[in-house]
Amino acid sequence: MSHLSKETLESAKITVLPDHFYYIPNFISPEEEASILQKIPPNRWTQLTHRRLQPHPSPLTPTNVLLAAPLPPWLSTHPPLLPRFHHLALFDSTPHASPNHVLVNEYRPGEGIMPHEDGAAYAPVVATVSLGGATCLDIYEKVDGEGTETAKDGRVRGKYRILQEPRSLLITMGRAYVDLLHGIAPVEVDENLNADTVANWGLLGAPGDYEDGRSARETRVSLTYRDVLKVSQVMKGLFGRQK
Ligand SMILES: O=C(O)CCC(=O)C(=O)O
Ligand SMILES: [Fe+2]
Repeated sequence: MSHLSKETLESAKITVLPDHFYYIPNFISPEEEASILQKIPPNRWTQLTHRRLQPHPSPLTPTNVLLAAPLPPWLSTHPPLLPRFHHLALFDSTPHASPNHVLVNEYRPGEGIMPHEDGAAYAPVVATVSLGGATCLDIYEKVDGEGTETAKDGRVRGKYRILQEPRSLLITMGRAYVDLLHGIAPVEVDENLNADTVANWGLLGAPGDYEDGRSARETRVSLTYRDVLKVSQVMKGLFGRQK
């Protein structure tokens, strides 16, 4: 995707949602998508009940500290994802002015993630690149600091839904990061998709693909980029000379 700028971001705002969500279809090309998928190391997965995940460059410590280390090129410069984030000015106001951490999540059909918030370890900006299949992100408003009853039941839909197409970028910032919960229902098919039920319908790259209101889940990989607030330089001596 070329000609990315702050103005691109404004036109990508999901206006029916609380501030701020932005959605950009076709953020990466099919070739870039294939190249990233092929470079995910097969031996770094942690299997959870309803998905598997790998953190890069490493997991945070128990006190949410990141040991300073560069992101691998396939998540940062080849393809040039970080330069694109910079053109959009996404992380301009976070402490390190750039993401320093990426969680790679993989979901098979029928898998998902319980409603949750991403919490205080990170600055309130998340950039999510979707690879493989499409999915719906459910968005819930917090009630008394907790998810609503329905939010805790994966079979019931959230208050809003965002359809994440393959190769898209979803950005969550500010109040949306702090005051809302998000989750992915563990279903095989997302149903009842239309302009009234999908918050970003008008921003989709290929709305025609969902004309029948249905999207069968396929294996989806998400890359969630964040800026971890606390970074320890203790590894610098070890990594400093490495290429
Ligand atoms: O896969 C996604 O798009 C969401 C992942 C997520 O919420 C997280 O890693 O905190
Ligand atoms: Fe999350």
